[in-house]
Amino acid sequence: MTTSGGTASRVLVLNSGSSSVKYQLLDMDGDVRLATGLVERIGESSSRLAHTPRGGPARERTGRIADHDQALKAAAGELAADGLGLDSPELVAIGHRVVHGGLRFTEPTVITGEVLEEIERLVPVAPLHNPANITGIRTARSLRPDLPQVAVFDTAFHTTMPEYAARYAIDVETADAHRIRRYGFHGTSHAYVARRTAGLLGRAPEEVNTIVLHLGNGASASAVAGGRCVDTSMGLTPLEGLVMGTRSGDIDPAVTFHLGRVAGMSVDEVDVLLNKKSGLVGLCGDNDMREIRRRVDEGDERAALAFDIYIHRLKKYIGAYSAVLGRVDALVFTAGVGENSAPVREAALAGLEGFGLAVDPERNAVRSGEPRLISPDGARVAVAVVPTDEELEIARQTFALAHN
Ligand SMILES: Nc1ncnc2c1ncn2[C@@H]1O[C@H](COP(=O)(O)OP(=O)(O)O)[C@@H](O)[C@H]1O
Ligand SMILES: CC(=O)OP(=O)(O)O
Ligand SMILES: [Mg+2]
Repeated sequence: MTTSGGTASRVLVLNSGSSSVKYQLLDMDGDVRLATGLVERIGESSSRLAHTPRGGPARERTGRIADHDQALKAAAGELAADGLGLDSPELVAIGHRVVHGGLRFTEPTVITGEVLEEIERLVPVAPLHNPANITGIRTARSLRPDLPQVAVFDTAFHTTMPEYAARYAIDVETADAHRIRRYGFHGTSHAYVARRTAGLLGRAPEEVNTIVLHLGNGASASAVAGGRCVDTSMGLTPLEGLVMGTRSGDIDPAVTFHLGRVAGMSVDEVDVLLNKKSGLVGLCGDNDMREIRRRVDEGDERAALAFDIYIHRLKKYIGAYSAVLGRVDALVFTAGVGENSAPVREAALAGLEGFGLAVDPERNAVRSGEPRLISPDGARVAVAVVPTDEELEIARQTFALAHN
């Protein structure tokens, strides 16, 4: 399809979370972001839509947005107001972040009816995420049934994990009957950031062993050997591993039996406790690292303990993945906390000089949207901050597939 501007090259990317949708419209001819937006607190009376066309200014709308279907339609309305409506012939495909792809989806995939059914079959193992992704796909299809819709899976990058890292040490028959294994998430981010880190070092991804710390509201670590994932901290669901904004991360599974037998909680109540009322929010009432640091600086002991627990877990994974990789060339921080919180980066690596890990305080204090090194000159391991860009990566993979 051609237009006055040449070959049509626009892609809409949807990243639907449990209570939010992030979206971007990109022109892949030059990777130009034409508009970006976020709908948050979906289902609450205080929903908010923030939309920023290229060159600004940003627009904001508040008021209840009941579900992901309404959220996407509201976003489509904002795009249309900028002359970037979804009816445009310039739009060639819609790319969706799909959190759980199980073992089957190891590559970006054009969404057919059968693919959508398989994504639905995976809802029990990604109950917070896959339903939102499915609604996003259905609504996008209803708006542009003629366009290819592409799923880019969070789990895909982790399918290279060796069996000994992916299996839980539980009865094999039970595990296989229920597809219980470690899948890992945030894979699009881990892959993109590991590749960019190799680029920052001027080396080929195949030559570099990297520990990637994706620290957003959800958080995960991965060990990437020569560009391939060999271990990651999330498991069957995005609950395992690091301390997160609202999720506990690693916990003795017997805690859940105890809560059932002794505290009389139902399975669903335990699920909500561990996924939504734990992590930083459970420990100190706040899940935003900016607010936690502000409280720590004011001497708030609960916030300080929450911060210490968060850092302690992070250190354990850094140590574990140093051992898994044997030789670490780079350690990289990414996502909201990793990109912006100098105190988290400093504390996470404090005392790890024996692992070849150190942070230069002046470099660490620099605020920038660019990939950068924060280790001192001559350090054995390059420590970096590399902004993730899941939407750009999803757009690229979607565009590549839609073109074939
Ligand atoms: N300037 C900052 N300093 C410290 N933490 C920050 C800063 N900006 C954002 N964050 C943290 O980043 C988190 C969001 O990260 P993000 O990667 O956008 O998460 P998600 O994609 O899971 O919504 C916020 O909850 C907050 O804790
Ligand atoms: C998989 C996952 O945890 O995603 P998010 O960080 O977007 O919640
Ligand atoms: Mg995220």
